[in-house]
Amino acid sequence: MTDTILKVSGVSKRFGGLQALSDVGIEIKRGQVYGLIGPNGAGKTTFFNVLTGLYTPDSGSFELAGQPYTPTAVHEVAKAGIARTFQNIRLFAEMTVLENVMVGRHVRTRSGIFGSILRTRSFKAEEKAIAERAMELLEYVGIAKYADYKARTLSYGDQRRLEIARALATDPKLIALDEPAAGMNATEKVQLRELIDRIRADGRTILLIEHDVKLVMGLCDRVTVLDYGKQLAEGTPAEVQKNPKVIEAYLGTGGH
Ligand SMILES: Nc1ncnc2c1ncn2[C@@H]1O[C@H](COP(=O)(O)OP(=O)(O)OP(=O)(O)O)[C@@H](O)[C@H]1O
Repeated sequence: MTDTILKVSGVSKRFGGLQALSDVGIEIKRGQVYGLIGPNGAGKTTFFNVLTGLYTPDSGSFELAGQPYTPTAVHEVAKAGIARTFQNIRLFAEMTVLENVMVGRHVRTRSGIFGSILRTRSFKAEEKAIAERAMELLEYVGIAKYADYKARTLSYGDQRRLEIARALATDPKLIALDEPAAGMNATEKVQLRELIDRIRADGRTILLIEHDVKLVMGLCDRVTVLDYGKQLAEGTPAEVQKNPKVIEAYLGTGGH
């Protein structure tokens, strides 16, 4: 079994006249929390979108757990083993909390999402097990008591936990979190940090975009810093924090 969960090489993406990503490469080892940071507009979300099949890169190659991987449709990406959350939370607002997690689990079941909609016989047979697993995940992220509430009624922090539970339900090789702490208060951030630590301790591998530098530096094993689509630095949090180019990008004349 390879120790590298994700290897991305030479990814570039241009939007018209704007080079959003230039030759970006990262390697994430099993069990790591890997941070992607950089000023606004640096290309972090574009990288996530390329990785999860929302944008087609102009160049680049990908390996997931030692196998060549081509990011295509979002559903296929989840099947291949990458689950993600979104900067702007994307839940099924009118469905219950439990149902939102069950949808994630259907990626791994034979009857699939269409089976769940059509309520085929094989779906019904699987449904009980799926609901039990979904409930376990709600307990894991700490929101089991809201299982029957509509997703839209949860607090912001709890909606982010629900997105994480749904991502975990797909049993991912890599879980990609897009600004999970955005909009959270200090207490919620502490709880989020504990949750991410627990997910890592349970053997998962995590890629994280985050603006909260303190959170990134405390959580991540390694970090890549992007600026104007270029990789400014890569290394441990302590290494990148000392890098003059990184200091310049954050505090310098970049105006962002
Ligand atoms: N679909 C698109 N079409 C055109 N330009 C885009 C598109 N998506 C992103 N961009 C541009 O690419 C650049 C990188 O954007 P991106 O959202 O990846 O940055 P980011 O690092 O995630 O920023 P933020 O921290 O603000 O979310 C920006 O200049 C943005 O305007």
